[in-house]
Amino acid sequence: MIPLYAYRDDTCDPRKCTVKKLARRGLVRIVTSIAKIPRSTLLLDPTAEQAVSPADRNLPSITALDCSWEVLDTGTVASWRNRRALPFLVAANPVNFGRPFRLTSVEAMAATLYILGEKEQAHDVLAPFGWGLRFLEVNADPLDDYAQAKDSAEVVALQALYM
Ligand SMILES: C[S@@+](CC[C@H](N)C(=O)[O-])C[C@H]1O[C@@H](n2cnc3c(N)ncnc32)[C@H](O)[C@@H]1O
Repeated sequence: MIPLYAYRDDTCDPRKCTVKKLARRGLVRIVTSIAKIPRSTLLLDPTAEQAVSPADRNLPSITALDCSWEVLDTGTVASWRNRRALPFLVAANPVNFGRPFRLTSVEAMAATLYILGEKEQAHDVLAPFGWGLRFLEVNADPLDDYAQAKDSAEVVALQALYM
């Protein structure tokens, strides 16, 4: 099991916030200041140059930046060394259903867990959401391909099959 963290700045709608629901179940630990994000974590940053890949299995935790998309400023975490973007996957949440790359925090964490080989934990974090397990169904083929890749370069090459 890989520890999960989320940085929350309270800019997203608390009624729709996926991280708050996970935190209530003890599945994610919330940090409220950038300085408290673990320095060695796999930081989920959609603007990162490297993609999540099985080569990241040695990283000790996963952290999402749980802010509103409108205010997300990844410049504030530019000095974190393990920033990673997810490859092509489509959202299954009701707000952005079918939209590629723009995932909720729980979808992003579940996809990362799956690619790192933690399939059961990916299932467990999505299970509390009515639409959650649909994310694994609609992305089954790319997720399985990415989980068998060697590194970021191979993941990036594979995503071309789905775009
Ligand atoms: C911008 S927040 C929006 C949170 C949303 N309101 C919720 O309740 O889940 C989503 C976060 O998930 C992660 N994420 C989403 N899509 C991603 C992608 N394509 N690559 C990397 N991280 C991603 C990032 O940490 C991003 O900041």
